[in-house]
Amino acid sequence: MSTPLLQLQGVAKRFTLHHQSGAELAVMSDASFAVHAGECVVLDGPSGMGKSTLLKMIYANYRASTGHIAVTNAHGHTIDMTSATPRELVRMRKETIGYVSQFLRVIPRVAAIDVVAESLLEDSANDPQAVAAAREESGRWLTRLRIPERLWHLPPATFSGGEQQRINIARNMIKPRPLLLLDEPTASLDAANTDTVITLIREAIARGAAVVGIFHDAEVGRTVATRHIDVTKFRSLAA
Ligand SMILES: Nc1ncnc2c1ncn2[C@@H]1O[C@H](COP(=O)(O)OP(=O)(O)OP(=O)(O)O)[C@@H](O)[C@H]1O
Repeated sequence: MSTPLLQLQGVAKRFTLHHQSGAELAVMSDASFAVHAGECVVLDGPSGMGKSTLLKMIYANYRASTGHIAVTNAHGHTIDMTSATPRELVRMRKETIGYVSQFLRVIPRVAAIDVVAESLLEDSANDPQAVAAAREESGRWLTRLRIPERLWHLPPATFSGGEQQRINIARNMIKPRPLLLLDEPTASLDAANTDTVITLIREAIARGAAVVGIFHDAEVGRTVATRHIDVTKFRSLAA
C-alpha cells in the first residue's frame, strides 16, 4: 500500500493543570493509526474523550506529550509534527494541512472575501492577475456557501455563527491541500449548507485529499466517512 499521508504512532496527551497545583490530566494514550489519500476518517466518541485534542495535536496547536505524528508534505517528504521547527509548521499549514476549527479566528477589519482568499493571495506574489483570480475564486466559494454578496466586503466579526462557520470552511478549503482536518464543520449550519459541506468534503476526497473529521451530527459523519475510529480506545489506556 502507498505511504500514508498521516501516521500517528503511540501518541499520548497529558495536560498540566497549573491552577490546580500542577495536577496532570491524562486525556489520551497510545493513539496509533494511519490515513491514506482518498480516505475520510471520522473520529467518534463521547464528549470530552479527546477528539478535538487529537486534531489539535495533528495540526500541532497542542504538542503531543509522547509519540510521533508523521505527515507527508506537498513535496512528498515526511515531517514529524511533534518535533517540527516553527518554520516547518508554518510551511506545513500553508501548503499541506487545512484545519477547519470550531470557531473562526476573526482577523480585524479584513473583508470576508479577502479572509477567504488569504492563502491564494499569499501565493499571488501581488501579481494583479493572480490577485484578481484569487478574489474571483473566493467569490465562487462564498456563492457556493450561500454568503449573501452584501456581506462579502464586510469583516466577518459581526456575522452570525453559521455565516462565520461557512467563512471558516471556505477559507480553509479554498486551497486544495493534501490533508484536511475538520472539527465539527456543520455544527451551526442549516440543512442546505450542511448538504453543501458534505459535497465539498466528497470533492476533497475525490481529488485525493486525506480527511480526518469530527461531526456533531452522527448522520453527517456516517455520510462522509470511509472509516470510523472510536477515540475511546485511546482514552481507556490513559489513567
Ligand atoms: N488546553 C487544555 N487544558 C486542559 N485540559 C484540556 C485542554 N484542552 C482540552 N482539555 C481537556 O481534554 C479533554 C478532551 O477534550 P476535547 O475537547 O479534546 O474533547 P472532545 O472529545 O473533542 O469533546 P467534545 O465532543 O465535547 O467537543 C477534556 O476533558 C478537556 O477538558
